[in-house]
Amino acid sequence: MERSNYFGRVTNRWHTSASAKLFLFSVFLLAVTIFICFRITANGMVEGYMSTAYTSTNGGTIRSAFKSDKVWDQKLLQSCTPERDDGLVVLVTGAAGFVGSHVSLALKKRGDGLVGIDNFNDYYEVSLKRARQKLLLKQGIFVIEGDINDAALLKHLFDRIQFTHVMHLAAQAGVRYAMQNPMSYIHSNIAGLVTLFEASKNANPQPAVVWASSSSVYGLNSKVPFSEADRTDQPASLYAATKKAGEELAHTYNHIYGLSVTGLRFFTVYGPWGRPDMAYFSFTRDILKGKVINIYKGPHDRDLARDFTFIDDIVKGCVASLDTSGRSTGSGGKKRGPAPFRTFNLGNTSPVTVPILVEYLERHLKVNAKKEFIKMPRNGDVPFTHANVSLAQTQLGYKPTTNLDTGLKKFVNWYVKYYGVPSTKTRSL
Ligand SMILES: O=C(O)[C@H]1O[C@H](OP(=O)(O)OP(=O)(O)OC[C@H]2O[C@@H](n3ccc(=O)[nH]c3=O)[C@H](O)[C@@H]2O)[C@H](O)[C@@H](O)[C@@H]1O
Repeated sequence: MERSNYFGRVTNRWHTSASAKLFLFSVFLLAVTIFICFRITANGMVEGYMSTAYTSTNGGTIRSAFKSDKVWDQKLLQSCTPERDDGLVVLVTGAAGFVGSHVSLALKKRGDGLVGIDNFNDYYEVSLKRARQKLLLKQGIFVIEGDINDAALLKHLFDRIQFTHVMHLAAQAGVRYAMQNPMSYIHSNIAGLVTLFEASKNANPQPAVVWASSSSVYGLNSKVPFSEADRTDQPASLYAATKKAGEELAHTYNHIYGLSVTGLRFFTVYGPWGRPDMAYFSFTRDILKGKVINIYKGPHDRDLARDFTFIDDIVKGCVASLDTSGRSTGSGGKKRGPAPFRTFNLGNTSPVTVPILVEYLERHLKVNAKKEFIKMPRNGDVPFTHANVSLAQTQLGYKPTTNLDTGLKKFVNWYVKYYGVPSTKTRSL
């Protein structure tokens, strides 16, 4: 009896201390979980992470960077409320990106309601994306940190907001990077696109979708200038192939579900707040650093040429596409009638060779470039692009007005200010 009492006391004590430890450990675990799950953002708002993790097509696990608390929903609602009668209500994907940030600001300026979404991936400097986000926030535009593959997040957004339009600009861009990281293109440009189309077709009423395709779909097409009806079945890069696949996927969502879809084939867009992976941007950086720049030469030693298009012209084309999109006809995931399906070139209509682009940069930067001319590597590049924009002109009123020289001057002015480049007098070669 005594013995059993003794053992009972020992066991009880052991139980007591073990329970206490277990309790303390649980509290510790809970604290760690709360710490990981919630963080205070720069603007002082508490943002949480929903536990709905999902596996991305490029292998990693991505978590939804949102929590549907009251504060978050309030920010969403506020951002999406138009400030003019009949203002659009737009979901802008890739809003912290180059084109996305410019289009968002233009929509906000004219009183539309919008919310942005961006996954802030590190394909190029994240600080530039954060700076764009800050710029948008200043104008009252909320940019959600999230991935378009996150169906739970999209459903949450569509459940709360009746979007009239989706401006889909999130993508894995860049022609040459596709050889290094092909799955990233499948993840964003194919899986992400389908996730977005699914959310859009399930919404009631369905929004109209305007999205960014690419001039690269023309691939090895040699008929100039490139018209929408030309061949697009000879992509030269995996990037181009994913954009072409996107156009075909868009057609099925239009055909089956009555989703209004407009695909915009952008021609080498450039300008202030641009993409550091693009030639005009990286050349600027390297010229200022005194580093050698590689200028590719095409077959038969020909210069490569691009129909470089200034961002402001592209923004006008995007906004006009939203305004003229026409309605989706489906509801409850069912088509109720034919809906618009459109494809437009948005280019500048006057190609310029890469050496001339460099000449313009040298003049605006007041620095001579150290140039090396090398044979174009087999990296998916095409020798030239040239847009016929007459369709966009008739249907959207699109008319590009900025030539490359003027546009690059604006870019250089922005670059010098943004990166704090010393004035030309102190700049050394
Ligand atoms: O319009 C398009 O469809 C595409 O335009 C650009 O692709 P790209 O025209 O290749 O633009 P850059 O990467 O800026 O290259 C411009 C030109 O400079 C050349 N280049 C690039 C890099 C380099 O080191 N040297 C060089 O000569 C390229 O071959 C190309 O001819 C964008 O990067 C794509 O995302 C977009 O879809």
